[in-house]
Amino acid sequence: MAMDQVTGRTSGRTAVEAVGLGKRYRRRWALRDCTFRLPAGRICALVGPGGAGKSTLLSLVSGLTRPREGALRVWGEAPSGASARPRIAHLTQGKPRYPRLTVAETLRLGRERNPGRWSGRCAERIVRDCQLPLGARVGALSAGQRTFLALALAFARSPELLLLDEPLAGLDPLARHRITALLLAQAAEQGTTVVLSSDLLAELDGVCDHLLVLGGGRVRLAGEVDDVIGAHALVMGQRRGAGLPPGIAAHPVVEAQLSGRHFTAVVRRKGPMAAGPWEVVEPSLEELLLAYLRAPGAPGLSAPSAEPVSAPGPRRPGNKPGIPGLPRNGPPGPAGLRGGRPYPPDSAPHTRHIHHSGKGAAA
Ligand SMILES: Nc1ncnc2c1ncn2[C@@H]1O[C@H](COP(=O)(O)OP(=O)(O)OP(=O)(O)O)[C@@H](O)[C@H]1O
Repeated sequence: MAMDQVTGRTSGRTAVEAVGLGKRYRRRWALRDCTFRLPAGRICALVGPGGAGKSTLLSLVSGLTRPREGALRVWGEAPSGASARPRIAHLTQGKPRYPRLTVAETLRLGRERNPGRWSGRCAERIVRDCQLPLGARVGALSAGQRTFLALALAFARSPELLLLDEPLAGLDPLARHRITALLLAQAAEQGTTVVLSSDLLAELDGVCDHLLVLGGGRVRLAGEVDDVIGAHALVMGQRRGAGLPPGIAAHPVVEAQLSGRHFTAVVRRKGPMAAGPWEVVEPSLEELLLAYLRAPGAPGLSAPSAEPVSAPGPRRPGNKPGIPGLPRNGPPGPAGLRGGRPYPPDSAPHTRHIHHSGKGAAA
């Protein structure tokens, strides 16, 4: 991908861009001041502890709800925009909407509801490859089978952006492996940008090439996995004093574990690491994510690959965040309202919100 020599940002297409994004439920902010860019074609891991705001972010990106503040663009327009919405599929966590329909009836419903976008061949191939019984009722399928069906429904619509809210939760390792393999193969074939929320940290390695970590409703890590990992070091050695050796502590410490005579620390590299009686390696994705999850106070990092292309310059007091050309809270809502009020879910007629996994699948 071509690089912009001046800014270092990638100059490829952008799937999602958020600047100062915030969402509040009554008095409580679920997301606050979130700024990031997700380049097109990536498989992005969305990670964070419970209540971090992952589902809220996916709902905003899919247009199911709208932000209280800030700006959000999907394929260059508000998620509720006429051309953005049909390009997004959102697999939510929820009960099956039509548990009494059979697999075949569910596929038929999918075709009827998606005229002009439906690839029966794609859906049938996934259903066949995953050995889903066409005559079985959705409510009687296993959790893994429902997720396969939800993915068949989603990919049959050829979405350009696929949002998956914990699709692997509660599934056995074999089902998780097969679902991940299907996801990677289909996304590669169709060029789909995927946002995958998951707390199965070890299984994200090798699956995701982009990272968005939330904590307390804010962005803590964002960027290409290689960039984010490369900005850190895992250091292990023998303790000589009360804390970390000065050569290590000179770098911003994300998390340190001092046990007995040994220390292990994940640090943000601030220049070359000093040589000493310690070992310096690159952390694995799981080690890095665990360090950030265990240390909620560690400073955040947004790699250049996650910087919004249209982000305004440094903010001055009173200079509210926004994306040029788009009202700060997106376009007027159905009733001509601007920002601040959530969409009623039924005002989202085009984006498909498909219930998945242990809990269900619907067209
Ligand atoms: N409809 C709602 N009404 C009120 N508060 C909500 C609503 N949805 C989410 N919240 C609150 O917003 C915050 C973020 O919730 P969200 O579900 O987005 O987090 P999450 O990271 O997806 O969590 P989990 O991993 O547990 O699903 C939490 O404090 C949650 O209680």
